[in-house]
Amino acid sequence: MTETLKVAMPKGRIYKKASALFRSAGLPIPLDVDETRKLVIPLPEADMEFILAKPVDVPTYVEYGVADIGIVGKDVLLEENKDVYELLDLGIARCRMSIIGLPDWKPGIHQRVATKYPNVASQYFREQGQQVEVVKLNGSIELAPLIGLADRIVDMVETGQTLKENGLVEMTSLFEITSRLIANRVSYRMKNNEIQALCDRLQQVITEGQVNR
Ligand SMILES: Nc1ncnc2c1ncn2[C@@H]1O[C@H](COP(=O)(O)OP(=O)(O)OP(=O)(O)O)[C@@H](O)[C@H]1O
Ligand SMILES: O=P(O)(O)OC[C@H]1O[C@H](OP(=O)(O)OP(=O)(O)O)[C@H](O)[C@@H]1O
Repeated sequence: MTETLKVAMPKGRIYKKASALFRSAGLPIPLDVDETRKLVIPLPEADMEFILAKPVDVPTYVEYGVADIGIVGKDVLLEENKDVYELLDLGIARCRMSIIGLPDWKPGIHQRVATKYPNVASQYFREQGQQVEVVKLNGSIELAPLIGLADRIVDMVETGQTLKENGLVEMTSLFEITSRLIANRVSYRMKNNEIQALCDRLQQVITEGQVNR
């Protein structure tokens, strides 16, 4: 008997790409299930149940096992550092994590960096031997250097449009980001056939390059 897979799906910009990837892999996922207010979506034809979560919470649901698997950006995975398996690079929602500042930035005595990713940023500056104060913000990070909260920010760059419109420059690109398939450690053993079959189907679609990145 096939077991139902509980899948933590991030609401927002990853959802459409991830569900399109699942469809390309032959899974009957209806369009626009994310446009209702329903948070738990049974998908019996795909032997799945979608749990529509805030992206940053996906690793938590998977670590606790209330979701067997999940889809999440590498940025969130590095920041949250949860005890989960990373199974597959899905190659979607591609962007990069960068250090950003005003064009005339010069290192001062006390440096302050604003970011949604305090763990990632702190680790990077520690490894560089640079002493900086890291301030956590939850969005519109580009505001910080514009209004004097911070000298620089660590944030995501995709098209560069946000930087351009706010007169900021990308100073250092730290790493590339794509979305990953993650699994709960116990589920990976208990539902190995289902999870492995899904990985194989997704891997095939990714290899064939049928993905809208
Ligand atoms: N331009 C981009 N900016 C930010 N993240 C991007 C971008 N492009 C792709 N991503 C990826 O999409 C993921 C989810 O982004 P999204 O904006 O949907 O969620 P969020 O930043 O947690 O937003 P919210 O707090 O509004 O729910 C990010 O974690 C990252 O992996
Ligand atoms: O290079 P771009 O294509 O302009 O994309 C980068 C922007 O997108 C993200 O913000 P998001 O839209 O998630 O809003 P937020 O500031 O509320 O996090 C990110 O934090 C940048 O601000």
